Amino acid sequence: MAVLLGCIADDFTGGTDLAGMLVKSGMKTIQLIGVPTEPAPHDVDAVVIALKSRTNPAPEAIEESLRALEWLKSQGCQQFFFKYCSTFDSTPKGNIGPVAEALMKALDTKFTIACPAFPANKRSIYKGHLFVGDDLLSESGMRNHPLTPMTDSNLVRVLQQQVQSKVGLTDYSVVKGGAGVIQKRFADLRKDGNQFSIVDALSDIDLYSIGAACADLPLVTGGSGIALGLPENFRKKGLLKIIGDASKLGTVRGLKAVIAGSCSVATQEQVRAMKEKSPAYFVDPLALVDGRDVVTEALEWVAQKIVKGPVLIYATSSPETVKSIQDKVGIEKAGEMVEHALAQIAKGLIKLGVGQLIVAGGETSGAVVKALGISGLRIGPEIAPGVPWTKAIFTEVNHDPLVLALKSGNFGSPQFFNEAWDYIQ
Ligand SMILES: Nc1ncnc2c1ncn2[C@@H]1O[C@H](COP(=O)(O)OP(=O)(O)OP(=O)(O)O)[C@@H](O)[C@H]1O
Ligand SMILES: O=C(O)[C@@H](O)C(=O)CO
Repeated sequence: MAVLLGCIADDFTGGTDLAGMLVKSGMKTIQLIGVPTEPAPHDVDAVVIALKSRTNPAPEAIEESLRALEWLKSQGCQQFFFKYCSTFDSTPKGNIGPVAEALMKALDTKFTIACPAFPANKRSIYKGHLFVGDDLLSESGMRNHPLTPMTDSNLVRVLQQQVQSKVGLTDYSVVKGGAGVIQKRFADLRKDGNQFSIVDALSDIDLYSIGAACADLPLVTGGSGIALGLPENFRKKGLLKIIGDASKLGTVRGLKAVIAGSCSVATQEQVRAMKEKSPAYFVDPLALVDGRDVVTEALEWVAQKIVKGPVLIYATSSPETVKSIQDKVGIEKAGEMVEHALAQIAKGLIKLGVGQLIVAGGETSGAVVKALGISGLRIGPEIAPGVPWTKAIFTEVNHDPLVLALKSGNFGSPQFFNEAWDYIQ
């Protein structure tokens, strides 16, 4: 059986977000870490290749995404999906636009959409402006993101800065008319020389209409929300049978830990709430700069605490603290240093017997998953919109089982770290 939908996600938490959405909508989905070398399992409808390409230099992100596309094409995929963040995390240099343009060229297609809307997580688009809850993107916590600060909420303008081609808008007055009206607008935009359309969406109903309107587009780009409407297109063609909800993960064992490297507003609240109930260790970037062996110190601390219940290891800090360290060592270096330390701590945690691990933050998750030698994730039950539990598939055989939740920075309620364990027992 050939894979129907081939997806490329620009970070690992985004990958699980998308995979969880597809599983919920009835597509058997596997998430693979990095560009695979082996064929896809024979029984999956969708494959999500998770890259860590959101903040790489654009040429690298393009090269890796094109390799992922080639592999997906070789698996017979009928449609392709480029998944990026529901808050459109990118810089004026990319990577959303350059990667999307490269994928279009490789697929020889002249039109696609860009729709990061995810209403279940309060991301909506109106007149091309992205809202996070009640705030414009540029007035949300995303303006202080350590790597991709978002200071303009007009997505037509943001994407136009990143691409050579012309960017148009399919606004809400069109979207509310349903799939046929949306398709007509796409055709008009194409005639006017647009290769991209930002598409407004306020609710899941809009996402279903947009999904239906995208049935014949070789490439769709967006957040995980837009994937809600895509399985139905395959079902209509008789290519997909309904397969209930997320799969079960089997027996879950092992100690519990949370690693937080996200500094988003939601993660800050989750860190605060977990610190009230569980022991917590702060990975201090200043100590890393001073050359202290923070990894060993953290793991010695964990070894004493973890037998009694979940522990939290976090680098999460306020925007002012993050800025002060970035001013000292540079943005990239600061991010890398913290990611490296957290990934090494994750390796130590597994040796200490951790079998249930939550990682907060896309870049952080990327670093941890790579360090642990994980090659794929089987998708399990949803904890919160966009965050499923998953079971790790390791490159090394006979590895102890590990269930993993990769939490996007801004997802989940304040009690997420305290309550997530209840969803796999
Ligand atoms: N105290 C800190 N000082 C400087 N940088 C930090 C600090 N804590 C974390 N970081 C870095 O900030 C970055 C956070 O990005 P990450 O993608 O992990 O989280 P996020 O952007 O909130 O999540 P998502 O991408 O899922 O929305 C990482 O590179 C991390 O190493
Ligand atoms: O779309 C989102 O917001 C998330 O899946 C994500 O990409 C976080 O990095």
